[in-house]
Amino acid sequence: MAVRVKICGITRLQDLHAACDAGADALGFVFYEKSPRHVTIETAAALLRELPPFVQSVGLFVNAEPAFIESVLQAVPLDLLQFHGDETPIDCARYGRPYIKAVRVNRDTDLLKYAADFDAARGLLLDAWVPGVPGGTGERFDWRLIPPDLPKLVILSGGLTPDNVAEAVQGVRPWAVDVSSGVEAIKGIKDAHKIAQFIAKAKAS
Ligand SMILES: O=C(O)c1ccccc1N[C@@H]1O[C@H](COP(=O)(O)O)[C@@H](O)[C@H]1O
Repeated sequence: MAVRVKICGITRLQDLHAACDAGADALGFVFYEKSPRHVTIETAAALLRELPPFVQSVGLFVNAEPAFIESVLQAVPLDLLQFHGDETPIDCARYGRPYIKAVRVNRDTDLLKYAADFDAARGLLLDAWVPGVPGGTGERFDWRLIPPDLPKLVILSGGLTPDNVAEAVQGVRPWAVDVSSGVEAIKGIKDAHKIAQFIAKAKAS
């Protein structure tokens, strides 16, 4: 079965269309003010009105206040929440929405413990651990650190590009791949050609 692809950090309508036209399964919207891909509630709501059927919308949060997440959920019809900070299983579950939990992986990360602790998550999104930056870094991690028997669906991310996504899919066999920096022209602005290449190579692998 072809791997699923999420294109994260959509900020503009033309990028949304480029990703959907190229066959993206999900688009990510970043509700984290320090990110160059940050969108306001108003922008996200306007973008999601243009989302075609059968493409999922994912809201990305980093240690956000519950009141802020509630205000996003009231205005933006998100299909899935992505928690990319130090949220606990209780923090993630309080909205009663399907969610995935990001784990920034390094040599000391116990992924089997994360899988047990976040048993209610729909999957674990595995990203590179970079000190001081929660994500969207364009950095890879050592994929050999992923246990083969991890009892959770894996969404592989961190430094994926059109040039390495085939190797990633063939080596890790994740449920899905997620990319932000690797399909950008500049930070926050996507490159339609890179998106198309990335999705074609991921799905052919
Ligand atoms: O995209 C961001 O700016 C971002 C900010 C804070 C947390 C996560 C963020 N993005 C997520 O990071 C990973 C890897 O991104 P990249 O491809 O290495 O740039 C990805 O899951 C994004 O969803």
